[in-house]
Amino acid sequence: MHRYTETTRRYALHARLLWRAAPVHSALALFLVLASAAAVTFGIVATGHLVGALPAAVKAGVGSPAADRAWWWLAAAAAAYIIGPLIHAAENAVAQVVSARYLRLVFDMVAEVGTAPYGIAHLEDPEVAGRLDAIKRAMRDWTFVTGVEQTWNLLATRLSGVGSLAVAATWNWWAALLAAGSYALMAKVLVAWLGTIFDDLLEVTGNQRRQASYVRDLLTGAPAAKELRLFGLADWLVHRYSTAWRDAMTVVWRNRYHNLRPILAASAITLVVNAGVFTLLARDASAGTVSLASLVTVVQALLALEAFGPLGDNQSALGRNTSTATMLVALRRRLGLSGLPPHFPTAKPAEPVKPAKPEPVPSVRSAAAKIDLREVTFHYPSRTEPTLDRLSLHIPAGQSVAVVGVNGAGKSTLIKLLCGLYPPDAGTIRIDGGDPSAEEATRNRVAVIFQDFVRYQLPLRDNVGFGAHTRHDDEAVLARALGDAGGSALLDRLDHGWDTVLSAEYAEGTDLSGGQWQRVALARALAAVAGGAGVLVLDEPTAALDVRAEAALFDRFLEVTRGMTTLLVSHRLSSVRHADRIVVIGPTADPTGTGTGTGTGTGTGTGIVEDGSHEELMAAGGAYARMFSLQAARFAAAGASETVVDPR
Ligand SMILES: Nc1ncnc2c1ncn2[C@@H]1O[C@H](COP(=O)(O)OP(=O)(O)OP(=O)(O)O)[C@@H](O)[C@H]1O
Repeated sequence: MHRYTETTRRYALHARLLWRAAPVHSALALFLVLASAAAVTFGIVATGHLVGALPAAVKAGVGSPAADRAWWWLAAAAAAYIIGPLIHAAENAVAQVVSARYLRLVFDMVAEVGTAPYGIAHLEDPEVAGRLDAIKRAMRDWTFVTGVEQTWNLLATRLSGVGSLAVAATWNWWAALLAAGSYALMAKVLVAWLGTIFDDLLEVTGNQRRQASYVRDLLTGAPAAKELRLFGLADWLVHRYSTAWRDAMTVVWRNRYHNLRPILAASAITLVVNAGVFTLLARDASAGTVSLASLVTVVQALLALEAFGPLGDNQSALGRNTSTATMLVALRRRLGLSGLPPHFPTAKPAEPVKPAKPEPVPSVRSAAAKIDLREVTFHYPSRTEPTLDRLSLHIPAGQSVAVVGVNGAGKSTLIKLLCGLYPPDAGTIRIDGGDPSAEEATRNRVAVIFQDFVRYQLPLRDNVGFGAHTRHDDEAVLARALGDAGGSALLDRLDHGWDTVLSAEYAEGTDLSGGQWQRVALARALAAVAGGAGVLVLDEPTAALDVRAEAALFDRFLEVTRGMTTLLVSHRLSSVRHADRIVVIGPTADPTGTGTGTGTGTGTGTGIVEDGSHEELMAAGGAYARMFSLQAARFAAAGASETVVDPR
């Protein structure tokens, strides 16, 4: 029973989505649907009367009133059969508009799932990620669009069934109701059965199918092509793919057969009921209680009751579509969003107001912000142990701080918290007094380039300008940022300057080397200063550069951002030694995590184990001094054979 109310709920949701997407066109489509159903019903009635009028017309001859009556019914039937398809064509045209708007609405709803919660924890939650992936995959399938487009045809068919039912009821209302009911039962059972299959496909198999698809993409895509060949992984992955796919689909196949019984029962009922109804009609006809006209009309109407039954592929497509939409709405609610967006079409983002005369490119100094972390504790949802444990750190405005520590110490996590991508479990993070996990204005004060920064396959202008949304088109801002990042030479080499798409996959586009990409990413961070950022963070985006190039780049970064609050993360201590202050983070035995620990404790979370300038930490002879000396010794040993690379 639950399944059947669920189906009704899904159709109601579908109707709301259509209405929200295109109210005027939906109303028009509804009107056309009613008109087309009326035309079908009228066609049945007119044909019946035509056949009923023929014997008298033939007998009375041409020109007789009986013949005139037959001509009128012929004209009426012809009109119904001609007008029907015309209405249908108009209905399809309107349906196209509704579908296009519906798709935009649903794409917006999906995009909001990805971006509206500012933090990224939801995207790393396996259940949310699995569902989102299943929804995106279902939306790419042609049946998703077909389901929307066919809504009106399906509705027209059902409504024509209502007309046929009314006609058949003029003969015997309960027999007509029985016949229609048997078809409706069959349709309901089938729709519910399809619903479970689609839900299984979307939900039960979500994660396994995701993995199967991932392995398939590995096999067929360029990114893994080299390793696949070098490690001889192809056969193994093909096997892995087929096993993962089979495992994923087993549940679907099993449920598909288990749930077949109601369908077989409904089919048998439909067969028996229809046989009985037609036998009853034959009996009435032979008893002379049904005229020839009525007989022809009722037979057509009874046959047309099939409109209440299962409607084939179109219905499957709609079923799939409503399953996907239902899952999307549930996912949105789970993430605290409204099931349906409050407004549609979504408001166009406000264009930045262009000043009458160009604003000067701001001085970095004016924008510096202070940072305050107090007793910050954080653990990833998938882990039980805290990654940061009561970590406190105060950075005055204008200071440059290097954050160093071993792999997995929590440096990137600290930065992600600073940008508000995750809220802390306990403690507070403040940037100029604002909470980055709660306030957009505060988040806009932080510009970060992560080690896995995005290489946008878009023009250079966007790749740099994305850092400064409000001054995205201001070439003076972009040029200064790229220059400060040591990328002016790169601009000169690009045939289409700022408009060159940074991807070889586009005509007249070009790809960049790893080092050039890093300069572009750095320029993006520097451009953010013009957009109002008060803290600049580089989380190892320079790892692809050699030691000297990275050190030179960091020195340059510190030079052009002097007076700004900056954070640098690197494993190469020589690269960050010129920062005003160096903070070593790692497991701390000090439960306060305030920087007095030794770094050798057994604590699970990260705290600050050393804090001071390069000279102070070297003099202290602690963990930093040991790491620095070790790296310096290795560098000196290798240095003889290294080439000095000009970072520009
Ligand atoms: N999204 C995540 N979900 C669960 N655990 C994570 C996630 N990201 C990082 N971790 C874990 O948190 C810990 C800290 O990771 P983090 O990336 O902050 O370290 P890091 O100091 O930046 O390391 P590296 O120097 O290698 O870049 C690690 O143990 C890591 O496995």
